[in-house]
Amino acid sequence: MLLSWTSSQVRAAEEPLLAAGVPLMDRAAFALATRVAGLLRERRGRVGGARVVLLVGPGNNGGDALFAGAFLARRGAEVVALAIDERIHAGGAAALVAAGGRVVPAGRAAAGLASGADVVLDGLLGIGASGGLRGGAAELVDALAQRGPAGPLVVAVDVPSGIGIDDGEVPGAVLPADLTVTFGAAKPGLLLPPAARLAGRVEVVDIGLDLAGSPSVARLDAADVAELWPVPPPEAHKYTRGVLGVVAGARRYPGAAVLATTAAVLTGVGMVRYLGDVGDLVVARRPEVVIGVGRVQAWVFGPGVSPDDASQRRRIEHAFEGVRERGEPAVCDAGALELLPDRVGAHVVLTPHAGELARLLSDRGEHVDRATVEAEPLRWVRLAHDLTGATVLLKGATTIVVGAQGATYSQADAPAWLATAGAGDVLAGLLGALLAGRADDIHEDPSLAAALAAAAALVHGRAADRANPGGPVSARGVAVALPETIADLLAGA
Ligand SMILES: NC(=O)C1=CN([C@@H]2O[C@H](COP(=O)(O)OP(=O)(O)OC[C@H]3O[C@@H](n4cnc5c(N)ncnc54)[C@H](O)[C@@H]3O)[C@@H](O)[C@H]2O)[C@@H](O)CC1
Ligand SMILES: [K+]
Repeated sequence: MLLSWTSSQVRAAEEPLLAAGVPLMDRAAFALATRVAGLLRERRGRVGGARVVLLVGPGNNGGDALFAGAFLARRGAEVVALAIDERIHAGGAAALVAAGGRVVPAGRAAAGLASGADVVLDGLLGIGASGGLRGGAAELVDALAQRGPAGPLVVAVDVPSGIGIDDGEVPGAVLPADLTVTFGAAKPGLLLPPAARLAGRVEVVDIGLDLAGSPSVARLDAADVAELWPVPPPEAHKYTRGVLGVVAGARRYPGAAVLATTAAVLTGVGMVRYLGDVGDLVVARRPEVVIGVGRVQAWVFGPGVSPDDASQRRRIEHAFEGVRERGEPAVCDAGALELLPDRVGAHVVLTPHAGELARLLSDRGEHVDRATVEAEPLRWVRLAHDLTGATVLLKGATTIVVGAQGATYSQADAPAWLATAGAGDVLAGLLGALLAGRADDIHEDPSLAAALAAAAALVHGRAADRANPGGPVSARGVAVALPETIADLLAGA
């Protein structure tokens, strides 16, 4: 699991160490220089003679870049620091000059100089940033961002300068990095859209911080998902494994019912019950599915359901009574989002895309549109959780989940090919099966629903990759790839 911590949490962890004289900046700079040297060796065989340009801002982030530059200069690199501000870290500048590097003010020639480098280290701003880059730094980054594909490698020092460290916002110009070397712990902005895509590969360097309190945003990996998975014990039978009720589809949208039930069956659950008007089609495509009402442990509501479909609406409203009275976990997707009661518990997982989340919030008096949600997704997902009480999973290129007790996840496992009709129906069925398999545990700890939602996003993305690596996928293809994807995850492959 990749955990991230806010800038104030990181500062609080640094304080006692700095007070005790622990050389945190040396550790950070040495680790940074080692990573950069590795990249240079990969790209050009050796560090000696490499052209390294440092973009140096006024704070300690610039200090890290300068000390790392000094290490690289001692290994024979030609290092030039472009000082964006009159104030730069004095000790770092002295170390660089002593090692044979140069410090020059970033003037007109700066962008040209940086574009001709083998590698650029972005040390303009770190966790001390307030707002986006301003002035000369913003102009330089704008000019550099125009560079072609053959431009220098960019390594962000701690974070790409100018991103919202704690919320992932991108308020202005940011130099996209190939690699971000981040110190002590990942920062939320490295995991959250829209900033995350500017960070490139993220490497966390241990500088000995002892981080307290809960992490801000987490990202699950395959091993976490394997631990969360409801693997049936030897004595399992279909009722102990969980029964999932699916209220999905309509004569106009029959495919959603097929996809959601197919995904649930292939994810592995004791039984899938279908409630709706296209049962014949569902059974024809998925004979394992049982039609009609009966006891269930969890629900999927909404794929392919229009809120103006009176019979489906009745079924969903009736099922919500069980969700309230017996605490049955539920996935509330698509058309069912408009049927959500005012307040529910975190055992209900909403799965909107950005447009649906904007509508859900607007219906509750927060008038936002899709673009606003996309610019600050974490903020709006948190608000939707606060307003409804539900666990909220926002679908997108990066999926964000917020649930009980502040549980927050960001998953970026899906290829862009997964943006295709029906993929959401598959996610709903897959997540529903997981909720059914762990319904009792969710009852004990509703924050588990958020972890399971993040796990479903990871499996969904990996199944898409597996369905057709590097190429187009169909929603049905993703569902069909689920059993082997899950088997690989459980085997640690
Ligand atoms: N505290 C430490 O000893 C350590 C700090 N580390 C590094 O230090 C960084 C934090 O250093 P600082 O606290 O000095 O903060 P920064 O290096 O982020 O610089 C903050 C300064 O930049 C200016 N500034 C803020 N927002 C700006 C904006 N939007 N446009 C232009 N200028 C702006 C302000 O003068 C502010 O004081 C970390 O990100 C990390 O790279 C690491 O060396 C590890 C140890
Ligand atoms: K930086």
